[in-house]
Amino acid sequence: MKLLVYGAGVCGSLFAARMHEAGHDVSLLARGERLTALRRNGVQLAEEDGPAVKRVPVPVVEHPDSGYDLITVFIRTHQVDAVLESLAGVQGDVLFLLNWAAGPEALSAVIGHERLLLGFPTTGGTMDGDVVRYRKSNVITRRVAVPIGEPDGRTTPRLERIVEMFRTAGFNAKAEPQMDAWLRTHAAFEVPLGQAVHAAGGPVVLADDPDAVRGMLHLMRQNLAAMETPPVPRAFAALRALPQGLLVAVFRRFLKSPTAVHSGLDAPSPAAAAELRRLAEQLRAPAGGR
Ligand SMILES: NC(=O)C1=CN([C@@H]2O[C@H](COP(=O)(O)OP(=O)(O)OC[C@H]3O[C@@H](n4cnc5c(N)ncnc54)[C@H](OP(=O)(O)O)[C@@H]3O)[C@@H](O)[C@H]2O)C=CC1
Ligand SMILES: CC(C)(CO)C(=O)C(=O)O
Repeated sequence: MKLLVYGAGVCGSLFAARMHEAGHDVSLLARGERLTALRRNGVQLAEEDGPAVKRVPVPVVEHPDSGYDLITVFIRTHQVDAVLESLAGVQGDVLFLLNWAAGPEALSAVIGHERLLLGFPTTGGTMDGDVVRYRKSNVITRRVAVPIGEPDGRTTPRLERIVEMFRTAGFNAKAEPQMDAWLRTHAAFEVPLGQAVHAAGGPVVLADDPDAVRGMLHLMRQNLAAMETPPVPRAFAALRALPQGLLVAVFRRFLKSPTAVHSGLDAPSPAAAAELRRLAEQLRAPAGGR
């Protein structure tokens, strides 16, 4: 399978490196200074705060080639509009792995319904200069598979092939029949979480402010209540059902955990803030406008 990874930030770089190491025919699309650094050093990976940096010589491109079987897109929500037209002109199925609450139609209208798949990268990390500091797998992240789905929820041969390909590179992937509801549930949770973390100045600072955690939980509950479908995964229903005091305690613990600290939450950037704003707009848009 000839694979293009579009977007050479944290998630795209890590995914491309793992695919290359697993022997797949993969190239990584980058731009600007990131392109220069990748051409010079390959993808540089370090586990959390560890001192060891591994270089993986993934082939890098500035422009898409032709004849891809699959293009995996790891960019931020607000960056999607700018790449859709160029993706429309490149051959291959297109799998978006990102925060997205605007529904599949907004994407398929430009690139074609039959080419589209959606997913979410549950692997996490931060950029440290040119080095990707990825989160070690832990008891929480091992339970959360990378969900990948067809827009209409079917389990197709191509979906099964893609899930299997992710697994060969060590990603715990699974076919998700309700991918749009999964992404909207995640956005309902992620927007208040990300905005509260950014306002506080980091996950650990937020953990020490129970009032702010309560405010964040209140917004998550509002978002979940406004959804047209039950939450996916169903476990998110607990955010509405369990007592506030218990959930505040759980969130304060989570915010100090390696899962939160070694994720994009701990690296506020203009791109992260812009992404949250766009995701909030997508959540607020009425169903018919999506
Ligand atoms: N990091 C994490 O821990 C997690 C992230 N996610 C989600 O996954 C998605 C990807 O996140 P992440 O990898 O962290 O994001 P990053 O900001 O690290 O990476 C995005 C990359 O895409 C590049 N890019 C954007 N537009 C273009 C373009 N038109 N042409 C070429 N390159 C482009 C950016 O380049 P440039 O810098 O030049 O703009 C950047 O290198 C997001 O939705 C995020 O919320 C989900 C779970 C965890
Ligand atoms: C930690 C969290 C909830 C926010 O980025 C996440 O989605 C992840 O890193 O997988």
